[in-house]
Amino acid sequence: MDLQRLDSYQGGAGPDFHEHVLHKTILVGDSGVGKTSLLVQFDQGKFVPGSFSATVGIGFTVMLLGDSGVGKTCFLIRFRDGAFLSGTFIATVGIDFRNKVVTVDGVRVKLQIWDTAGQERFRSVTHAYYRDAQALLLLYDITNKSSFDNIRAWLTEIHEYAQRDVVIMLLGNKILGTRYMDEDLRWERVNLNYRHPFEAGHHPFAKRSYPPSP
Ligand SMILES: Nc1nc2c(ncn2[C@@H]2O[C@H](COP(=O)(O)OP(=O)(O)OP(=O)(O)O)[C@@H](O)[C@H]2O)c(=O)[nH]1
Repeated sequence: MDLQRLDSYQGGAGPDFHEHVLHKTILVGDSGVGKTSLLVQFDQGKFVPGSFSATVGIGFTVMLLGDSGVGKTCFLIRFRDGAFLSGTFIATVGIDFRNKVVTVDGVRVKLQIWDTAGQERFRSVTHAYYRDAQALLLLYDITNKSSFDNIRAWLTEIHEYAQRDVVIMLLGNKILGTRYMDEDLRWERVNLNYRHPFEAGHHPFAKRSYPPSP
C-alpha cells in the first residue's frame, strides 16, 4: 500500500500548516489484520516485518506542554528511543504523537504521548486535545526564567481545557544546560524554582535533563 505522509504533520513550522491535517483517524479491524503495521508504515515510511505482538489493551494519553524550546520533543524522543536529539531546533507544528508500551506492576500499558507545539499560534489547535489526556507533563527550561514564569499561564489553560482530575507533573528540563552558569547563580535559580507551590506536594515534581554528564 502506498501511504502519503502529510509533510506539515510533523516538524518544521511553516506557512503551509493547515488545521485540517490534525483530524483523528482510528484503525479498527480484527486482531492481526495489520493495523499496527499500517500505522508504523505511515509513521516511518517503511514496512517493518517481524513477530506479531497483539496491541495491549490498557492505554493512557499523556500530553507534553510548555513554552516553545523547553525540550518537549527531545524529552519524548529520549523517553521513547533513548536518543538525544541534538542540533538545529525545529519547532513542532500543531501536535504530533508517539506510542510507547511500558510495563507497570507486570501489566503492559500503552502510552500515547502527544507532543504539542509551544508556540502561541498553535494554541487553538492544541486546546482541542487537552480533554483527551489523562496526564499532563508540563515542562519548563531551568535556564530560561520566562519559561518558568509562564507556568501559571499554562495552568490557567489546563484548568480551562483539561479534565478536572487530570494528573499534572511539573518538569524542570535542561539541568545540564546550566553548566555554563556560575555555580551560586545556578543553585539560586534551582532553589527559586523549588519554592514554587508545586513542591508543597500538590503535584508531583521531577527534574530531567540529558544528555548525561560527560
Ligand atoms: N542542554 C540541553 N538542551 C536541550 C535539552 N532538551 C532539549 N534541548 C535543546 O533545546 C532545543 C529545543 O528542544 P525541543 O525539544 O525541540 O523543544 P520543544 O519544547 O519541543 O519546542 P516546540 O516544539 O517549539 O514546542 C533543542 O535545540 C534541543 O537540542 C536538555 O535537556 N539539555
